[in-house]
Amino acid sequence: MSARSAPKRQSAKTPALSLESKFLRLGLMSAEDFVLHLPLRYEDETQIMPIASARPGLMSQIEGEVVRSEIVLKPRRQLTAVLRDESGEIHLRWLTFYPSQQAQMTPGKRWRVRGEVRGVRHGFEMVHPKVSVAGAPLSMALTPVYPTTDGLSQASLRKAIGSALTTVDLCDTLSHTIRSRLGLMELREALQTIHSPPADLDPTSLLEHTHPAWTRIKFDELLAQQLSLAAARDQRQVRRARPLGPVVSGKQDASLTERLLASLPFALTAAQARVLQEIESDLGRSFPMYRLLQGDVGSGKTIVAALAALRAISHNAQVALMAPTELLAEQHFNKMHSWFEPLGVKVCWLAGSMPVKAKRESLEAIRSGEAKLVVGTQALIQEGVEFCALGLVIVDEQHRFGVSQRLSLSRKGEDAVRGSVAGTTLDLIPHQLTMSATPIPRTLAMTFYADLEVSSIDELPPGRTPVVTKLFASDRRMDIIAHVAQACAEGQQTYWVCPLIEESEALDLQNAVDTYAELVQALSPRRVGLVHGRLTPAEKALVMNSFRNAELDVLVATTVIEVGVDVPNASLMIIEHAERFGLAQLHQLRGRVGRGAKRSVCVLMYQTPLSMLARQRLRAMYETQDGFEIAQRDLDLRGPGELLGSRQSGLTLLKFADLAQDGGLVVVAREQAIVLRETDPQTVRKHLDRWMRGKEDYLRT
Ligand SMILES: Nc1ncnc2c1ncn2[C@@H]1O[C@H](COP(=O)(O)OP(=O)(O)OP(=O)(O)O)[C@@H](O)[C@H]1O
Repeated sequence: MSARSAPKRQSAKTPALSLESKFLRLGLMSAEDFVLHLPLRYEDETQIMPIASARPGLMSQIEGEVVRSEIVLKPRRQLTAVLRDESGEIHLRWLTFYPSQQAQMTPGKRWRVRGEVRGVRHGFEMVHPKVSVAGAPLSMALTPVYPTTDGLSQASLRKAIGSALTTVDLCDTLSHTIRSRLGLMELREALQTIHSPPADLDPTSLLEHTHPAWTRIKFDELLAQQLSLAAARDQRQVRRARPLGPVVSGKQDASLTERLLASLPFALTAAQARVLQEIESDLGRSFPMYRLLQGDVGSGKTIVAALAALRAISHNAQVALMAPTELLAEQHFNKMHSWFEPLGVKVCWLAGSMPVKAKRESLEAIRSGEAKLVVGTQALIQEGVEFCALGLVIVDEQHRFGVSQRLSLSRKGEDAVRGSVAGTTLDLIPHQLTMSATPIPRTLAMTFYADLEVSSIDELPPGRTPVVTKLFASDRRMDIIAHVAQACAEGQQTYWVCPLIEESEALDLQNAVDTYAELVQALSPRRVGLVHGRLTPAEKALVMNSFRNAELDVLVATTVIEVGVDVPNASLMIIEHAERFGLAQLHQLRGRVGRGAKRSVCVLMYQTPLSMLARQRLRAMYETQDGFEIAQRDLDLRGPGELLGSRQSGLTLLKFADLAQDGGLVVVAREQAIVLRETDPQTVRKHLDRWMRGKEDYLRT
């Protein structure tokens, strides 16, 4: 069959061209397109359900006798009827109707009705059910429902797909050996099952996408994703970067790293040393590094980033360090400044809010190459800053920016360096290191960040005592304030985090201001400070510094302190309305304490009644402190889009696989992608052609 002839032949009544153009709108041209157009869901018309077992939210098919019907005028004109079977009664309702429908519902007649059951005050109802003859033969199997377009009926789609299935020439991109090793179904058989489910098949497995036929489709999709991300990575390796390999020992610059390490009051943990080695080995290559450095809260990512920066600086290259907020950027600046200035390495600050003169000086130092490390917000690359020799870009907490920003950020980084490397015309790309403080479950990192290499610091520095988490209902507020007073008396410092009120910054602020006033009064003469998003960066820095220098006992804060703030002496944290925060956010907040040797406590205050989701989140916080475990639970509870903080996270590219459920498949697909790329480039091309058509833009980074 020619690909296009299937629909034409089967639709004698409809003008062939118009049907074809509708198919075209769905991107359906070849027989292969048709068989890969998979159902969104299924209608289960294989059984009749007793009314008594109907459940709200379920599509159900019921048969019974009309016992009453009438036209009701209020609140609007509508037709209602009651249908009865041996087990009970259900209400039917039509908001618009024809006289023939009214006649259909004459008491005493028997009908089969089908629709979604809703729970209402007087029992169950169906609105606008589909009505058919009672006692007619039941469908033998589930009926697929396809994504469609205006004016294209399900029947036409089914017919065309059915016909394509009989003729399509579909080569399986997985060999028999691979399929049997991975326990996967043959593709043709999987598609046959999905499009025309056999009568004896367990409907649930198909409806819930757990049937092996669906597993095969999900696997193919994930494999295509892994293959294309690997290809994108290869493309990048064609680009050139300045190799920043080990500096020959004995040279003066080689000692920069040793001198920094010697000045620290601690030694690197084994995990820090390992990831540093991974980063340094990337830096030594002549193509750009794209590496994600992830670690749990407080695991010590900053010093690793600093040592990576020193490697670049030892080569006389410049380093840009970007953070998503000024608060965080400034903290990085202070830390880097204290580490680097004693080594004679100039660290420079650049932010949108700087006074003009200071900014001009910074820009000049960056241009001349005198500034070796430049710390700031995104303003660093947005303001056309001219670097003299940018060799490494470090971006903190980048995943909070979402995928599209992540990509544009990396392009801007490239633009920023293009042509700016003194004395060369080479198209050199800076190396890139991304830091994330929100651990991402392995399977998610493999798909979301599969274009990056991932290094994980999976060990906390020694001497940390785990944070004790306590849950208190908000009616015990007075007890909690007494607890804070006691902590102050013992010389401990406390964060008091104010509730998050969705979409209302003004209310957030008001709340923080009120709490501040309340605590100033209740805790007098203790020193209480307030920090929130409306303060200028300078004001924020002033308050944070007072807190860091222990000039404040209590810091009332909105979530501006969520990421990265590091005050090791703070050992008590109160989070108000903890039920309103996401799991990752609570974990980040809690991570602000427990950073010193002192035993720390985090009090999660909640308002009853709790939703099921909030209860699960609070329980997870109570049960574990492991960021990777929390991330996995967050993924289970909320799904990947939410977890990554961005709905347009690129994950929508996965139409069939569900990362929360199909994590195991991701791992196998990744391994298989590696093998296939090495052994069978032709099959790789075929597989990508089949599954990734039209999606390549996402990968062109
Ligand atoms: N190997 C180590 N031994 C002891 N302390 C360390 C070690 N590495 C880092 N630290 C200290 O641990 C604290 C946390 O480090 P850092 O701020 O880098 O954490 P982080 O990974 O950035 O966490 P977060 O993302 O939560 O800010 C800092 O006070 C730092 O000086």
